[in-house]
Formats: sequence, C-alpha cells, structure tokens
Amino acid sequence: MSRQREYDESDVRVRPGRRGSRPRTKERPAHADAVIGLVIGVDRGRWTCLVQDRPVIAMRARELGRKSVVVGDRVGLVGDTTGDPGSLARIVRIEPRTSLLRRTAEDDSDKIERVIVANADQLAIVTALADPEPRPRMVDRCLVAAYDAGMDPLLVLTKSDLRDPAQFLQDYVSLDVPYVVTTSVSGAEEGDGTDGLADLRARLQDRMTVLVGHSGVGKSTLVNALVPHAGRAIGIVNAVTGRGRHTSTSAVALPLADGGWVIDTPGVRSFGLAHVDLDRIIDHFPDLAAGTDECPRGCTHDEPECGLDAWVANGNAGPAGPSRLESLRRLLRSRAGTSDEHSAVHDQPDEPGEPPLVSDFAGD
Ligand SMILES: Nc1nc2c(ncn2[C@@H]2O[C@H](COP(=O)(O)OP(=O)(O)OP(=O)(O)O)[C@@H](O)[C@H]2O)c(=O)[nH]1
Ligand SMILES: [Zn+2]
Repeated sequence: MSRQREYDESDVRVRPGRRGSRPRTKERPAHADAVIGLVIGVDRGRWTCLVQDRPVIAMRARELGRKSVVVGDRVGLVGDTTGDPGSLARIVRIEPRTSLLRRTAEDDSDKIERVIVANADQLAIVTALADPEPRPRMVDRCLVAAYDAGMDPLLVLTKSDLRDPAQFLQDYVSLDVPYVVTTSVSGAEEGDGTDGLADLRARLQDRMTVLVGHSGVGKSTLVNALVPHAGRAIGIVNAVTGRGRHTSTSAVALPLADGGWVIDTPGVRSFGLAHVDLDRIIDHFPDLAAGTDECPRGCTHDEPECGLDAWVANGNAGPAGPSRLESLRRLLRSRAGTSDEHSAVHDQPDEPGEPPLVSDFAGD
C-alpha cells in the first residue's frame, strides 16, 4: 500500500512546493471551457464519463491532487472531449457532491477510508430470502452505511419463490425501511406484477441507486432484467483498457430505460463502519434523538447510563419507542467489531493507482 502511494502520480509529479506559495487561482485554473461529465465507470486509471450522450475516456489532471474520482461524480473535463477512439480528456475538477458512500478497508491496519460512489441517493440492499440464507447483520451494516452516507435504504428481497418474506421483514418493521420483494421464477409473464419487477422499477425511477449484495443473491439476474443491455453497457466502460467485462470488479453505472441509474458494485461486499458518526445514525431516529439530551458526554447510547431508556420508558417516543430503541441499538452494535459473517466476505482490492482517501473529502 505505502509503495503504491509513493508512486502515485500526485506524489511523484507534483513538486511539493511551499504550502500556500502559489495563488490558488493559478494552481486551480477556472477551466471555463470545461464540459461536465458523469463518471459511469473507473478502470485502471481511466475514467469513463458520459458527456451528453457520448462516453468520453479521461484521466485525472494533476491538480486534482489526491482526491478520489468515483462513479457518480460529476466532473469538469478539458482537452479532447470528443469521445473519438483513442481520445483522452482530462478531469480537472469534481463538482460538489450530494452524498458519499464510503467504507473503511478493515483489513488495513491504518483503517483507511475509501470512497465507493458519489451522489447516489438510494442504497438497494439485495438479499435473498433463501439460498443463500439472509444475513441480518450484514443488512444492518448496510443500513448504517446508507444512513451515514445520506442515502435512503431500500431492501430488495429476492427469491420469494423459495420463502415468504414475512418473517425476515419483522426485524425491519420498526425501522420503517421500504422494501420490494422479487422473484425471477414466478412462472408468470413479466409485467403481471407477481415478479416484483414493476415495484422495483418504480422505486428506482429517476434515482441514482447503488446495488449491494453478496454473491448468489441474484443481483446479476436483477441487473439484467432492469437494464436489458447491461452487458454491452459494461463492455463500453471496460473497452477502455481492453479488460473483459467479466473480470471487472469496479463499480459501474447503468442507465435505466425509465430514467435514473443503477450502480452495480461487484467489488463491494461489505462496509467497514469504523468511520461512521454516531450522530448521523441517531438523526435517522428523530423520535429518539431528543432523548439523548440527558445522556452523559460521549454516550454510546448502548450503556446503562444512557438517557434513552428513561426517555422511552416515560412514553416520550410513543408506543413504538421500545422497539425503535431496540432497533437503534441493534444497528449501533452492528458497527462494532467484525462479525464472523463479515470476515467471511472480503472486499476486493481497490483500483490500482487510486490514492486512498483519509479525510480530504470532508468538505465535499
Ligand atoms: N429460485 C430463484 N433463484 C434465483 C432467483 N434469482 C436468481 N436466482 C438464481 O440464483 C443464482 C445466483 O444468481 P445471480 O444473479 O448470478 O446472483 P449474483 O448475486 O449476481 O451472484 P454473483 O454473480 O456471484 O455476484 C443463479 O443460479 C440464479 O439463477 C430467484 O428469484 N429465485
Ligand atoms: Zn445515550
């Protein structure tokens, strides 16, 4: 890791210089001529950006420094933005982000945060109802990641032909997480509603949705049903480096016919949640948040001194209070440590050459 960082282009080619010795305007030219593109794929130091309707291949400009450019980013492009074969544009800036999905690489001793996707507004947690068995703890971790990123979670429960969703859903009632139930083997015609695809399409329309789920849950089956030419779209992204689409482990954004995007994340199987801010999770429980006023400083909200127990016992959070508090604590606990199931699901290595980010996106 440290060797890779040593040879990162921003380290090698940009002379450190004295801090603040150059005027900011000179360091970061306005690039008034830059066109805006949407990053739809990243592969080996090349970014595929959609400019109007054409894919444009780009590299990052030095002036970006160590900032990660990820799928979902809107970027300013200069240079050859024709998208013609062999052309290469330069990414000179990243537009302000509305959300940031990140993870901590927990296998790294330095707990480095990495940005996975920018600007997505929904996280679809794809879980099979059976075969493979659902992993509730993983789902909880995804919920925490969504809340932390400022994204709306959506449970997508696949393989409803194998098991009724009622039991699984019990754990999510008090969290009020929206869900759709799908099956690819309804035996009926697609579009009659029994396969859940129409429900799912309605949930995805005009949104930018990240799909996460572990192997075998039926994510590819869904993507193929949602995006008829998904294979070709992924092919366009990966044609850049001649890398086959089946080997891609980076995120890729796919356009939906009805408007909106789904972002498939083949390389992301889990989230490290070490960076998550407690308050951002509590914020998603407005009925409980006010009850933390009586908490001791630095309360984890999962300790005997926590003020929430009394708050809820006094009825301040209504009849649902106790189960809401229980659910909140379940989510908080899912952040800590590494569960067996988590360590059994390893993340893929990151894009080579992508500099890890620690905190310089804080202002984004
Ligand atoms: N019974 C049933 N099987 C399904 C359903 N959807 C997908 N499958 C099967 O589940 C298996 C996994 O499906 P995929 O779509 O490849 O799953 P994935 O999540 O993309 O898994 P990876 O490719 O390993 O990432 C395949 O054998 C599918 O045919 C479903 O609704 N019901
Ligand atoms: Zn507390």
